[in-house]
Amino acid sequence: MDDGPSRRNHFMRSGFASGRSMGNRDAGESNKRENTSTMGGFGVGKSFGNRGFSNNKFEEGDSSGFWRESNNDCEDNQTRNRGFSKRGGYQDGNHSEASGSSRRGGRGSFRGCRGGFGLGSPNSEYEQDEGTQRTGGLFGSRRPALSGAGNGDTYQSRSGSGSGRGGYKGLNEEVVTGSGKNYWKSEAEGGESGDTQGPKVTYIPPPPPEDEDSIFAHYQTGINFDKYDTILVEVSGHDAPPAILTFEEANLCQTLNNNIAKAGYTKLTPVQKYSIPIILAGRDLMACAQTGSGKTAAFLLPILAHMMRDGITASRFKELQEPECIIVAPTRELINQIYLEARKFSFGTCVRAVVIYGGTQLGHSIRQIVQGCNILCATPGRLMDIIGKEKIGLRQVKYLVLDEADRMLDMGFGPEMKKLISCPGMPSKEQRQTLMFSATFPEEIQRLAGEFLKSNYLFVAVGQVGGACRDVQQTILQVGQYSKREKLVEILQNIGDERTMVFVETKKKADFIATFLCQEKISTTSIHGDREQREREQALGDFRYGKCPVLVATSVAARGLDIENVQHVINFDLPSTIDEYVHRIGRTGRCGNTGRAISFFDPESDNHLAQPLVKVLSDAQQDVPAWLEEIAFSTYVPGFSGSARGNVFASVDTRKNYQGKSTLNTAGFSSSQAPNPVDDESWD
Ligand SMILES: Nc1ncnc2c1ncn2[C@@H]1O[C@H](COP(=O)(O)OP(=O)(O)OP(=O)(O)O)[C@@H](O)[C@H]1O
Repeated sequence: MDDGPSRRNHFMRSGFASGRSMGNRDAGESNKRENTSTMGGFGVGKSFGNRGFSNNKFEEGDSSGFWRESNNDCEDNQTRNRGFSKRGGYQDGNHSEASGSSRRGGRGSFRGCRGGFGLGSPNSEYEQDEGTQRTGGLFGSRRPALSGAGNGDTYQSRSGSGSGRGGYKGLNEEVVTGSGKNYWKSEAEGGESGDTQGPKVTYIPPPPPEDEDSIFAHYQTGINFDKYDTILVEVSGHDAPPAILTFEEANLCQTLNNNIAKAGYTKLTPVQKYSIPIILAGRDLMACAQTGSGKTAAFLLPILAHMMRDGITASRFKELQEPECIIVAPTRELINQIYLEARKFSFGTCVRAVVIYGGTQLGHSIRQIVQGCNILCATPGRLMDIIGKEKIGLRQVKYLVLDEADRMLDMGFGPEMKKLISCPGMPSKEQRQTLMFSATFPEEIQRLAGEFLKSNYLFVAVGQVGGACRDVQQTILQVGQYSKREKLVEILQNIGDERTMVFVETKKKADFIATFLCQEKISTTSIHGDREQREREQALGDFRYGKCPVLVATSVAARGLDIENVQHVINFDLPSTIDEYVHRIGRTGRCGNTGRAISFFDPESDNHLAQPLVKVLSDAQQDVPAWLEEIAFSTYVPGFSGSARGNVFASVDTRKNYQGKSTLNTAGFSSSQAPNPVDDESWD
């Protein structure tokens, strides 16, 4: 069935209403989706096993004017020369305030489609992964450039072979890698203060909407929202307060209750049932719950309740702002989203939330803070800059929240977080409340977390730690690299206008695939760490509000982003770790809604994921293709997993000496969960 016209029509449409007036349109869209989602072309599981490897008709070599990408992986770097098509490309991107560099009409940039894409620096010898490395581990990431012309998809994005100098390069978007030496990106270093080379970052993000409707805009919970109640919840640690079953039981103040109602929340999700009383009781917490299950409100609401109860000290009249709460998250878009949630729940209160993140004018961040700051939402790089410039004081910090905590503590952000907790003035862990949330929590990261948490912290596990959301229908297709684009187009044409995120492994590939899809008349935009912040926000907006139904993304968009109506996630490239897979597919199937995830499994490069994938699929009660089981079996080595992360799941609190307490969160009965043999493998 040819779905092309519908896409073409979409592509020709020039304007969409912006703002979150999603109601009517989405009703229409979901109807259409009902009709289109059953169209053939891709099915579940086994029917797609054993695809042959055909030569790719579309060469990703010179034929597309494919430029080599700078090896500088700094998301704040403003020195890139990027080709942007003047015609049809993002105008925003073309007149970036940040660049003194010449912007050239993009060789190979696609014209006539929204989002013409520049393809990176023309004069760099190297491209670089945005994802974590594969077998080369976490160290070093400088790799040879693309192979020459005509080699097709010869990305070497998984080699991970290092420069030998051992710098870490992870998913971390705030890390800079330069000249083989990796160091922490500081905004100050990035040129904003003029300390080092590089044009000033002058981007000032648009202010968030002020009207109440926009502030409280939300999407509907899905048909599976009530099924959350059947998920097994395990709370470990001593003297855990009992879970609450309703918002009323939380005994929040009237303003908060009003805001909760206006946000459309009527029923608690499991992570909220358990986390809210724990936080209200003043306990430290590590909470692990599936993607899209409401972790953000689980920490925001009790923190706000405490702040309302205890009163706040910071005010706009103070010279030094001393926030009571600091929330950190790994990406700019995610921290902005958390800020919007904080703003929503604190609406009508005296609590003022502020967001600061890289890629924006430092002066703007400072101006936001000096107007009064009780809750500071920040990415680590910008936070450390602001602290370094003594624009905030830490003495009043009572709550420190690490969202996507496993990412915040890994080798990417971990050192920065350690610096944060040892900053002058930062209350010790005994004096503050530290809260960590994620859908995944590898055991070795749990161990690192001890440094941040009081020893009696509580651990809440909703479902299996690191497990995929069951509302996502997962399909793994065996697709060789040379067939991927053809398959992608086939799938997207069948999908029609349904919102789809396509994940790839490198920034350059994101641009290339987005350009390619535009050439195929599929309206696409892209987000990755080499795009300027203005472009990233524009891309996300175009995707969120339906201008571009396809978003090609690197791992920068894998975690946390909560975008309404994302119906499909396609892993064009599988990520290097199973945790990353879980986060990526969690961009769909949120809040009880259903979604679909299709992943291209290339046996040439993805075999190390076979075993953890089989586990994730079977734990989420998905079909496991026979061919995948075979690969998993043939690559299984007892005691060692070829995955970049050894264990499939950290299934328990790593502290062994707690009094475990497992409950079905509605019924409240106990059932201890023993780790299965796979879980006993060590992380590497
Ligand atoms: N109790 C609730 N009732 C209705 N909607 C809710 C409730 N709790 C959260 N939501 C909504 O569910 C969506 C997902 O929530 P949130 O982004 O906090 O998930 P998450 O668990 O942090 O996901 P991720 O692991 O991907 O970061 C949001 O749109 C949020 O507003």
